[in-house]
Amino acid sequence: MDTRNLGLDLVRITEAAAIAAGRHMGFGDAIRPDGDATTAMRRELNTLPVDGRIVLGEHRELKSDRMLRHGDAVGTGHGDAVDLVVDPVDGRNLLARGLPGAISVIAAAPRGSMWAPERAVYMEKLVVDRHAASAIVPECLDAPAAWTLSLLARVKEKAVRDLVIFVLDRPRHADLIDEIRAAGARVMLQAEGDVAGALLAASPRHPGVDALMDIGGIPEGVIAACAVRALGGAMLGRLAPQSQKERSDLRTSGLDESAILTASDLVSGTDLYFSATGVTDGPVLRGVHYHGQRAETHSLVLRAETRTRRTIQAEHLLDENADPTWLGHDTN
Ligand SMILES: O=P(O)(O)OC[C@H]1O[C@](O)(COP(=O)(O)O)[C@@H](O)[C@@H]1O
Repeated sequence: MDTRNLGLDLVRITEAAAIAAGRHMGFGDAIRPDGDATTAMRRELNTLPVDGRIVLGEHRELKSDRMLRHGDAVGTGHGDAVDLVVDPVDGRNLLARGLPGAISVIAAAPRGSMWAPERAVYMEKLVVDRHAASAIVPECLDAPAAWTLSLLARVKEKAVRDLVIFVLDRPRHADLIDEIRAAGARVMLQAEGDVAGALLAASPRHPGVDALMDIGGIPEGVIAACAVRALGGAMLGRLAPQSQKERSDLRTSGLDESAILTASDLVSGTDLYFSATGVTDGPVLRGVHYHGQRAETHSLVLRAETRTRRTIQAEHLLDENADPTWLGHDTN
């Protein structure tokens, strides 16, 4: 890609999505804010000076013009060929319930550099920061959690009981949670949002989380891999089908369920960009705050090539007469 910092364009996209979604905080609806955020995201994406393509689009129950699907063309169509993975609201049930931690995220990389198993849904993930990167070896995904935790503790020069592991609160993680607790480490259970969990685990600025271990969405995993690469952390991933249908889809697509992928396998090269904007206040980013005609946003923009980490606080003038999704009042 050319040398411009695409991340500075991406942030406008996550800001717009977060502003559109944030209006719905606490209204109990998880679907509509996602649609509004997607509409706002698509509008901004189409101003991006690239020949863009969405990979790993959403599998949602929304009408198609309110979704960004695998293969959708975005951008002005002129410029570098770029693949993008988006999650307009990661943690949409958190947003619906007015809970902390919902963020809007996007990642971009040159065409063909992202792992994009279109029909797969879930993957196993292990994420750590750069200080613990040397502890992460492929065996960690099959070994008992206690083994991985002891490697982690050794490189971090901590006791296992001082480690905190982020895990999504799901019944499928019951055994994993038991294993972590039995090993003596502490568990941070979060209802949703494992991109934010990966950011916490991969960023040495958040010493409160030492690793993320879970099975979560594949788009979220690839977005997280971009952030992990840009933060210098380490990640392992592996397909983790959760139903017979998903398993047979994988077989039909010829995907190898047993392959263990590193962050560089999930997204290769160094020309990678990531942007996240807070929707609700959370441990990684403050959410959107509205003040009459203005909204304030907080974003994190990462560029892998230079390892630049920017935090951007912005104030936006809201135009009530413009596109209705700007204020989240869509008429659909
Ligand atoms: O909710 P599931 O099906 O367990 O899937 C886990 C995925 O859902 C999330 O918690 C929330 O995703 P959405 O808010 O985009 O629906 C992701 O962060 C995670 O990867």
